[in-house]
Amino acid sequence: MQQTVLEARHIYKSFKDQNTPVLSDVSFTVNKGEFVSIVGKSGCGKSTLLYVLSTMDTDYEGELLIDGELLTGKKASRLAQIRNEKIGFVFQFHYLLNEFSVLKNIMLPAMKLNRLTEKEIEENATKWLADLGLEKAAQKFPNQLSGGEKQRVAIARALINDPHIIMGDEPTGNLDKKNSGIVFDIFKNLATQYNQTLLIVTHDPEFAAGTQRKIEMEDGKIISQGR
Ligand SMILES: Nc1ncnc2c1ncn2[C@@H]1O[C@H](COP(=O)(O)OP(=O)(O)OP(=O)(O)O)[C@@H](O)[C@H]1O
Repeated sequence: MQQTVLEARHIYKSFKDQNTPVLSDVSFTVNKGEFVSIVGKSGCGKSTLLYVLSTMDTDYEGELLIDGELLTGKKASRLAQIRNEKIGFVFQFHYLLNEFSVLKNIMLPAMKLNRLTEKEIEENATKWLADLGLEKAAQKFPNQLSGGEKQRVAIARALINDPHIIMGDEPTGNLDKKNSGIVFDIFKNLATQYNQTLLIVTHDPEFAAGTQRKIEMEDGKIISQGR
């Protein structure tokens, strides 16, 4: 049996000043180990949907479940806990903290979770840095890295708490072709080697074509979901 990590049930969302909903009856599931992209024209609702799925936006109708737990209607504190424990985020811009070393940036989400000792967290962060080809960058600061390197550090940071799902909003949107390819290969490898679940919003047709499944949106609705 396939294990479902994320489930959206009949999600609707409208912004106050608009007559037509931005999201309309959006339903789909993502199974463990799947590498899924969300595609569609600019303005079709991709980022709005990701915001709902990531539990950051709670102003919607319908139901959202992660690992079978219904998150709709849960307290903000529980949702914050779910985000820290279960979701790794990679955005178009890396949001690394320039005042901390690369190693520290990766360690921070795990320090917040307080599940492991600092030494264990450092070992995990060092392992991810090595896996992503960044071992030499550990003691550097983010502003000493290239755009592609920064995004790889952001991926290591997203992985540090062993997330149940990685969500990305245009993670290659700010990168050239070569670095986009590197980021794509990392994601693909995470899915195949580590059974990592990934849900990535992208404009890049080449990126989307390489994912296992494409969820296509138009005017706030899913028009195909590759199953
Ligand atoms: N805070 C807001 N208030 C009102 N309307 C909004 C708000 N945020 C987004 N919208 C509208 O909702 C629609 C969907 O926006 P969204 O950013 O989700 O699209 P998208 O598919 O991610 O677009 P892009 O590919 O350009 O990033 C757009 O028409 C947008 O103008």
